[in-house]
Amino acid sequence: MQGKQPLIFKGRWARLSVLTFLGSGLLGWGVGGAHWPWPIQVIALLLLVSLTSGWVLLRIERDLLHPMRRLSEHARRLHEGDNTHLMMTTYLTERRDEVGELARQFQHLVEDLKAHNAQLLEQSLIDPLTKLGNRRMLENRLDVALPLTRRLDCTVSVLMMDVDHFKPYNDYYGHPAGDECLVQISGVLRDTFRRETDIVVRLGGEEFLVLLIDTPSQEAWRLADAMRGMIQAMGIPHEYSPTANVVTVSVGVVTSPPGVGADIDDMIACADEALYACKAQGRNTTQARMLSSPVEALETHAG
Ligand SMILES: Nc1nc2c(ncn2[C@@H]2O[C@H](COP(=O)(O)OP(=O)(O)OP(=O)(O)O)[C@@H](O)[C@H]2O)c(=O)[nH]1
Repeated sequence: MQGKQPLIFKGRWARLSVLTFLGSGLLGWGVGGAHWPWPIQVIALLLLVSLTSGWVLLRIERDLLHPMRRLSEHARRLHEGDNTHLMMTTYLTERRDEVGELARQFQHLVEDLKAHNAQLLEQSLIDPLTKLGNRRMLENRLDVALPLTRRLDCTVSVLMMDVDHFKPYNDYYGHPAGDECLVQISGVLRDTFRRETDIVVRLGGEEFLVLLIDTPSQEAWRLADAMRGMIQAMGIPHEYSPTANVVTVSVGVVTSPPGVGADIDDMIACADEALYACKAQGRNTTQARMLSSPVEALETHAG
């Protein structure tokens, strides 16, 4: 509480005290001193009492009860998740008394909570190691992206990427080196898929997913294979990999053509199949498929 601020008691209620004092004087003079007939004296007394108490009630309503109701309404809306009235009305926060102080502190509390919630939300959507999105971010983005692709009747491609022989990498180079390797791979993903509509997430472990909207199947495959090549070209040594002497990845790509109505679970399952096919064929490869014909391999590339 800032000491300099006028308080309700000192400011407004002081006037009430003066009025009461004057009222008492008038009452004393009217009832005792003046020689009015007694009915007039009673009426004067009643009038004075009603006027004073009416004025007091009015001030209590205006200065205390009304602001308290506004504060409580504000708190109720926030509790119910209504964020449209996050800012308290200036009528309350600019008051220079205890109610204003309470409103300002309440507003600070709400702003802190809002910032904290935004931070928590971001943390819940971002993978802390690579700073890419996580599975939850994917789900959130899909809620908007998939209905849009159906409405616009455009292609959707899913890329599933997995680091080859990552267990031996971790075992021999250590977990911190494994983490650093994942961070570098994430950098390539970030550099390759830069469109605003691209969704790039780390699903968990050494598995990543990319979702491309309105990208022709050939283009999706080309991007996926370019990314595979760039990761190999980074030349992160991996002398315990039976595939190459550097870290490599395998990528399964699936494209749902326009009009098919992409189902994300089907697409992930199909991209996973393509990925396992890459692993079976010796890794460090990119395989692409069309969702409508899952067995038909569009392209296969071995690095
Ligand atoms: N450093 C690090 N390692 C991780 C992380 N998450 C998962 N791993 C490791 O990733 C490895 C994955 O191994 P596997 O699933 O056997 O796959 P792989 O050895 O890459 O074999 P293939 O995929 O068949 O080529 C395991 O050793 C996990 O411990 C992580 O966040 N950091």
